[in-house]
Amino acid sequence: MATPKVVSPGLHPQLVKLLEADTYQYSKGRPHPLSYYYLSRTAVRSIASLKTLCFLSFLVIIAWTFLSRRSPYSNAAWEKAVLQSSQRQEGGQMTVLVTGAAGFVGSHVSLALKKRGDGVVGLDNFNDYYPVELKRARASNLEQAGIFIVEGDLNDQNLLMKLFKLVHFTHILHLAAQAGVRYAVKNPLAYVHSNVGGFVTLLEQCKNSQPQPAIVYASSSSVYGLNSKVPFSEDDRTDHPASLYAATKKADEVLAHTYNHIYGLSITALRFFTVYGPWGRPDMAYFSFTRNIVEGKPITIFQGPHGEELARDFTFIDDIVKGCVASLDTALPSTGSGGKKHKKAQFRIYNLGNTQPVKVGDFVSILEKHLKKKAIRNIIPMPSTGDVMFTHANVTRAKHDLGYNPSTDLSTGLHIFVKWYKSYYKEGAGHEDMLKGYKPY
Ligand SMILES: O=C(O)[C@H]1O[C@H](OP(=O)(O)OP(=O)(O)OC[C@H]2O[C@@H](n3ccc(=O)[nH]c3=O)[C@H](O)[C@@H]2O)[C@H](O)[C@@H](O)[C@@H]1O
Repeated sequence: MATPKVVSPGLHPQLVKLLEADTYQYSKGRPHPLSYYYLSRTAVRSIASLKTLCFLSFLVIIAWTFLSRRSPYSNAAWEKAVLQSSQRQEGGQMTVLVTGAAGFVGSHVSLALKKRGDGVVGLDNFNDYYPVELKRARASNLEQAGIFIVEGDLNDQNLLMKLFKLVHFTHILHLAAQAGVRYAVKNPLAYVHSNVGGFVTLLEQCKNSQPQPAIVYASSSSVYGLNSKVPFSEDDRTDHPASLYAATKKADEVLAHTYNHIYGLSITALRFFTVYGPWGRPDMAYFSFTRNIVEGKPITIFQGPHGEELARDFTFIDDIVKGCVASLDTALPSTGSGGKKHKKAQFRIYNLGNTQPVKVGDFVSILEKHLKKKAIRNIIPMPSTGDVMFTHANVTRAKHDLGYNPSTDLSTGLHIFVKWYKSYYKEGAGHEDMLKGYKPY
């Protein structure tokens, strides 16, 4: 049997000669001795190419890890924008981090602070609980005023660390939260994530800061829960919440106390009462009712178990802004450093309401008057999704300490809201489609 001709450019010339001369005979069934040579050579080549493959994969993994770990915030343009936004102008006394700056209350207070010269940096995760376009539009108003909003989540420790390293915040106005009473039935963990996890992440960062900032944050009238004593005073019971949302806000107040007690953080809680106004939240009744009335769709009005009407202490945004700014102005510095408190720090809780509760039916009548259109009222029993029958704020303490004095009655406030709504959503303004398909919970 003839030995097959082997043409192999890498082979030793002697061997090539041997094969070509066909002088090497081998017996049938025994492997050709050269096959060992080929086998080992192929193995070495395979190992070599495997090594190359491994090495390349290793490089890819390293590059991927580096790129994915690399914070999107670690570039010079981002740092410059944050620093510029934090600069105080003439008359400014503080440098404030406003969380939830693209939100309803956050955007209004940010503008008010910037206007008087304070340094303001915003933080917002732009979540899609309601149409994000509205948040973007608010953010663009802030940008025009020179306020930069960092896009990121409160739970991102690295981001907070980076921000606090870059800017020495004298104050934190913490308004970022998962809002809305009824949506908590649908997505309870969103509330735990933002209102509890996010708050603790922020408190941890503040406690570690040197010097520590003073904190003012949003609590809620909902902490009064099933309270039947009216008006609600800050010292009333808040241990029987009616919704998970309220429970997380109550948790915030308790957590705040702990950080104040252990680490000397100066903390002020503001219990907001159903805040409304221009640039508001589309999930809230005044907004969604307006939309439905304008579009000729029915509105759903909840009723108590014995046919009673629900009532809210609706509070206009301008009054809330004044309350927030006054709280920041009167906040004393924190007293801790190095993870320890050096003396007792300020701890305050205030109601920020309007002190004039209005029944939901009457509030709809006021809306009808301003919209010059009748609502199609669909009255149904209140679903068991966390609403309470009424809210009513006693603001004596805020009046005394903050000079808080709500001055916008519901009719005036709704008139301002309706004017804004009509101009913002008018045909041709480019915002008509923003709420298309959106249904509040
Ligand atoms: O004061 C507060 O602490 C809370 O105020 C509002 O919560 P809420 O008062 O329930 O405000 P809306 O959702 O605007 O409801 C206003 C009233 O309209 C009623 N409503 C709402 C929706 C609806 O379809 N029908 C209806 O009758 C509610 O039961 C309530 O009495 C906010 O959504 C919360 O984020 C905030 O914390």
